[in-house]
Amino acid sequence: MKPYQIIPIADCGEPLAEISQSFFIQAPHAYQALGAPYGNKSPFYLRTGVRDRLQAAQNFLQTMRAGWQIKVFDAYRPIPVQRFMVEHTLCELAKAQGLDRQHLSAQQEQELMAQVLQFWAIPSDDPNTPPPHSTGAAVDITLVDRDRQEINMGSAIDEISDRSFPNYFETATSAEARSFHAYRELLLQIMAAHGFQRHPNEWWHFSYGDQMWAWLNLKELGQAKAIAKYGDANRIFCDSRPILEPIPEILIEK
Ligand SMILES: C[C@@H](N)C(=O)N[C@H](C)C(=O)O
Ligand SMILES: [Zn+2]
Repeated sequence: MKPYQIIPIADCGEPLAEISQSFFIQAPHAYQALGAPYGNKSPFYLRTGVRDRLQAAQNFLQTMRAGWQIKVFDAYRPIPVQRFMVEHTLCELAKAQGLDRQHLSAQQEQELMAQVLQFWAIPSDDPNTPPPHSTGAAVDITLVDRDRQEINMGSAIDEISDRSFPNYFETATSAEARSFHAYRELLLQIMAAHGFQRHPNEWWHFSYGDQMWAWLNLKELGQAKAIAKYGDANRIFCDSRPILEPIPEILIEK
């Protein structure tokens, strides 16, 4: 169990909705391209309150950097997708170490899984401990400039390494590495200004209203108690049949 999972949840019932087309969209979506089981759901859904805050964060960005956009890599993630991606990441990690997923010893599997879970949340079906993205309140993002070029943050989203830690480049001496830290700080600035919290291990992961957000607020703001506003979105909207609007060509990265 992760420490933030002790936070109680009182779901406010906001619906999931597609993010606006003003964002730069990761396409094809990385996990859909791997065959992750989305069913009729879109990875570009967020709870409406979270979606509106993300929009405000992008508007704020554009007051500082004209024409820049938030690039959305991932947002809503049903629990079966979380399970699929944890298993996929474990297989990839095993392969990178010259191991075969099917022939891992119990100890090897435990060690690899510990590395995976440093970055990925447990795909829990328990309504008291939903994975952050399954609440529709978490989003993985980066920045693109006015020429639609992705900003170099010093490591790729989802990289399983220390370079993913938000302050990894804080004490770097080269000008390039210092720029990685400055851009990570810019991303944090626009998101924190709109109430988001950043994952302690991932420069790209932000959330508003989930258990991790509430727990980080508790720690940082010294609040006496904290309650999450969003639980597993599928438990609330399991009967909804969201309409997927096509993403315009202009927003699709080739
Ligand atoms: C690994 C990354 N894509 C991510 O989303 N991590 C968080 C912690 C999660 O799995 O919820
Ligand atoms: Zn994330």
